[in-house]
Amino acid sequence: MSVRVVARIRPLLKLELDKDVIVTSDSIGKETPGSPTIVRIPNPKNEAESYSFQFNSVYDQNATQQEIFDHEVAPTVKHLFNGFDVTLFAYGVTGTGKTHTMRGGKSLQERGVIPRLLSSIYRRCRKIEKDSAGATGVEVAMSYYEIYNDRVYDLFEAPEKRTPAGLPIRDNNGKTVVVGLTERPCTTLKEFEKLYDEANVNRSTSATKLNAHSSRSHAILCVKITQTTETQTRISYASAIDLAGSEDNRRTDNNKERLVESSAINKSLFVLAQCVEAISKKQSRIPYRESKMTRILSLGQNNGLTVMILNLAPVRSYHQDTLSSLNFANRTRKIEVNEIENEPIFKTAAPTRTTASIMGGNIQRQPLKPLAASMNVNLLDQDKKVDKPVKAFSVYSDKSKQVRPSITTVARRSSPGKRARDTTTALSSRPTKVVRPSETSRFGKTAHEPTLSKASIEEMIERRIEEKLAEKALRDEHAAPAPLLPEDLQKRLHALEQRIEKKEDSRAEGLQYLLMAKQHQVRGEESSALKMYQLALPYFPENEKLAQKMLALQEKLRLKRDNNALSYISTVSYVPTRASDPVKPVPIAIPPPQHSIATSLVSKKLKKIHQDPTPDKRDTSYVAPNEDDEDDAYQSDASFKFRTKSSRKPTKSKVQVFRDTQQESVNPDLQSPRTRQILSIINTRDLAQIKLLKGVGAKKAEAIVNCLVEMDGNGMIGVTTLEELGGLRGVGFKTVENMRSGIVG
Ligand SMILES: Nc1ncnc2c1ncn2[C@@H]1O[C@H](COP(=O)(O)OP(=O)(O)OP(=O)(O)O)[C@@H](O)[C@H]1O
Repeated sequence: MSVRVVARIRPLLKLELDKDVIVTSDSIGKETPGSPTIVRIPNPKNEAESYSFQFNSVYDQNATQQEIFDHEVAPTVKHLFNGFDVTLFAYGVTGTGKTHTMRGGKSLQERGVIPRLLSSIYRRCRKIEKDSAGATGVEVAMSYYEIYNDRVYDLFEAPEKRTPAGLPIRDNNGKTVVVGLTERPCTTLKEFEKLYDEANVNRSTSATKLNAHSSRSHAILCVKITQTTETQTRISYASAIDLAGSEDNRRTDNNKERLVESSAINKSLFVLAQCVEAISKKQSRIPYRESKMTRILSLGQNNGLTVMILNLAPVRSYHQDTLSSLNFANRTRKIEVNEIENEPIFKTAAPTRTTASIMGGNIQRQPLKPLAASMNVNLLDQDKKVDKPVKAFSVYSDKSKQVRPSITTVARRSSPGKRARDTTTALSSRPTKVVRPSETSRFGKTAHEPTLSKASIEEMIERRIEEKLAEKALRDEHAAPAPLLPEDLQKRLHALEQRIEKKEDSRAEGLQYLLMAKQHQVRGEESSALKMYQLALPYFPENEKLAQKMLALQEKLRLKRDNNALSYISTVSYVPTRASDPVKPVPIAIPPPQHSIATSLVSKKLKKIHQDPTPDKRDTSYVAPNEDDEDDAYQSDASFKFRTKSSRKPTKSKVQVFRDTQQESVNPDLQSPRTRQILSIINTRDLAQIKLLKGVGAKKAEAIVNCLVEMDGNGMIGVTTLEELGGLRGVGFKTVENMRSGIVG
């Protein structure tokens, strides 16, 4: 079955005009009025001409959230409960309505695909449990993560708790998994909504010129459904993916930070397009691994049902972008996916874990076995398979594999016409692979044709190896039947596997820190380097070289600090009450770092400034104590956090210096966790997060975001102190005090 591609044209936004509409929907013939399948768009070079793209369905500007769900998503729920995985993903340029489609608004009417899907899942759970009189228990659990700058972050974890390197991903039995993700059981829709809303606060969103709440990451919600009867457990997954939108940076005016995000977004989408291109051209190498998003999405590699919702803006300003999206979607439509049902796991061993079911009862889980837990059953009839359009994907884990009837026993048929499960014991330690058309048939050639492609040669070699392995397995099987592993041994094996995996993960993470430390050091950012070494230390506790490096760096930093203290210069802040008023400098006393000799020197200098506020000594903004050494202060590296320099546009600052924040206001390195938290929330430019701060309503949050966007436009990157925050239009020190009092700790 191919990927189902549906297009949705969003309505006009506030500033968009009717006369600029260029994207329309249409039906093929008169026989299907009201169910358009065509998107029409003019040729940018010749408006008299128009291009038509055909999809499975097309929804125009009037389509409601309910319609999209009812027609495109609701039908997949039944398959989900029949053991199929379902993947839904929204694709489109930034600002075209992906998040609106997937998440939607808060009102019932405006709820997007995801909450509706969950609602439908819970309804079905209850029905199943009721119909089976409790004999079938259904559990729902979810994980939610984002891919931000090609790193995977758990959205159930607050951003400040994230490790910079993100979570590693692995291939497991042909499926890509994120290692270390939180999985939250949620038994009711209410519980889901709470978790989902909380996690969304952690998602990286920002205001850009094209979208005030632009998603800066790909968000992946994974809903795991576990159905358990007395004899078996069946697990299936629904994945709902809200991709970040591609951006044309000539139109976005993105600042440095947004540009970094944007290039990561564009790169991953570019790789996705390359994958789709390679698949549609039936190339043997599909570049899935070149980005985490494509690895996880595994378009064309994953089994089950895939629905892509292509979001489109109707107006001319998106013309080129819309055309690229349409071309991409057109190619995606041709991708073939296997409909493979997840195999139930039969209960043989004693349960190890007990979890609450939807109805509140308890169901029991079977421990993981070392053998492939997810063998697959192909729903397609073997005979029909020959006629089926050839599947053209997978290089890494989906290589052709022949089923050897001689070593296969038919365990059971899960439904008529299904392929028997391969219960080969000798090959059991290898990941299960799906039987697929051979490379030769894929290219429409037979093995007798003289020109052998590289792929077919590889396949022949693999087949030969597998034949040999199978023969050996058969011999071994006859010689001595493989004994069933005792349960405790199985458990120990499983624990061992997990330990090895954990060890590898943590080593990789430690190495990442070391690498980053090296990079900081090369750039002369010693304190950041030291911080990275400190983070790496727990992974290599007995590494003497590392300890020595850290000592040397500490010493170097101490010496630098001593020198800095001597050249520490204070700064002043001022309030022009009216534009015509002369600037009245108000000095702020700044205690210098640590050394007493330095303290006296600084106070002398301060005194001098107090007495002699000549214009050239008035500073309109914060100046770092020593610009050259700025990189050497903790958290002041550009790589950690951008900070303003003297080029910062003067903001309307206040005389008021927040209690106990005088030091912070001039030296952000001394900022309290509370201050840092406020600033980091503000700098997300995320209305939802900012609104949560005490004393900040929707209006104030919007004013803050607007100011920040304006500052971005002037090349300034966020606010770095509470002073600056208080100086933003519409904020004021009282609001900042309020924000502070609302943060616990
Ligand atoms: N079908 C729709 N009905 C009403 N408003 C819509 C619809 N689709 C999108 N919008 C509005 O358009 C704006 C952009 O939508 P949204 O944030 O969902 O875009 P996006 O594609 O997710 O953007 P990004 O990739 O930047 O995150 C929002 O204000 C949203 O409310």
